[in-house]
Amino acid sequence: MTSRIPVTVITGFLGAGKTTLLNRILQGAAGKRYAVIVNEFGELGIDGSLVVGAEEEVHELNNGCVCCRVRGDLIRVMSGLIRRPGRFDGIIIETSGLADPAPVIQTLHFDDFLRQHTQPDSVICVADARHLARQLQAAPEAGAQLAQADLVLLNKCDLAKADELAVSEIAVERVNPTAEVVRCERGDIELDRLIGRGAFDLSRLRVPPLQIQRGRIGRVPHAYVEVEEGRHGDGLRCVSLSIEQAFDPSLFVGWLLRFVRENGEHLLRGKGIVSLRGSEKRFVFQTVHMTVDSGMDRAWKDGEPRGSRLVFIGRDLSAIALREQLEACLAQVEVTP
Ligand SMILES: Nc1nc2c(ncn2[C@@H]2O[C@H](COP(=O)(O)OP(=O)(O)OP(=O)(O)O)[C@@H](O)[C@H]2O)c(=O)[nH]1
Repeated sequence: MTSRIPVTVITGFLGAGKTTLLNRILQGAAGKRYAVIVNEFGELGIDGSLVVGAEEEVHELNNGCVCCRVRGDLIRVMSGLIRRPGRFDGIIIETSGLADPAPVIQTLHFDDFLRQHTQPDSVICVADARHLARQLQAAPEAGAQLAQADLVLLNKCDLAKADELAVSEIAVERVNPTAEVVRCERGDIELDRLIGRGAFDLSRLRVPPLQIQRGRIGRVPHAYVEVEEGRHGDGLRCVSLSIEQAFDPSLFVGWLLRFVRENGEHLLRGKGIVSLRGSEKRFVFQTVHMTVDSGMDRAWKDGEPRGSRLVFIGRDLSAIALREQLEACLAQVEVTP
């Protein structure tokens, strides 16, 4: 079986610096061959002609947003690239500044051929360090783009004042505490921090560190803390939870699948490292809307706190309902009177 082609998705709001970053990657990619897919809202295809490097293949998906109208085109173009003899080292997709990148990741997951031949590597969100906070208030797409990212580049740092930078960093942390955040100018970042991240590899899942506050709910010794909760003007909310007590395996997995099915439309992203009763290994999951990727990961290490860490980012998420539902999935503990 041939190896799967890594796919990097570059997202970010209008004018944040996506094409600038793409050009950086292509210019620095000595000896590597990338195919580039640029999706632009509108028919003009300006971005495609701004991408440098004659040796790169640039495919334009215009006249629609990749998240709605051109999904079929994306499958067609990617399938053609995969079938090509002498394939590429990677495929880079730049989404339009108004696109939610989730459908791209879902397309890679749901289309049989693409799933077999591609490997999502990373979703990089380029954010304008000066304007991000305002964009988050004004445009739901800006939040969706941040929510999907595993790496957020706070770009245009040369233009942002110190307080604007600080506000932007806090905004990112609130929307997506699992993302790595890097400040930059004109996308000037070492290539190996951008490509080959393996962020969709379950064994490399990044979630915030375990934060336990001891408490007592009912008669069950219990630890439960909402680590961080951000809310934005458009109803986007991030709920992070640390839970010390192990879950009942079938209750938890059943709940996760049900939760994603029932809330997938509003649930932009979910990630978790979970402790299941009776298992020596960590259970990990990632969700993008209704797509769920999950499995047993490495064994818990000696001395490692065996707690669960879960992060959900979505619209109209109820932290209270989430907590109640998760509590119902906890493994029962023998309580000595
Ligand atoms: N001063 C400054 N300008 C930048 C930086 N990054 C990008 N730019 C400029 O910002 C403008 C927009 O950059 P692009 O890379 O085209 O942004 P984009 O996200 O691809 O834009 P859309 O495709 O419209 O969504 C261009 O004029 C860039 O030269 C930066 O770090 N500092």
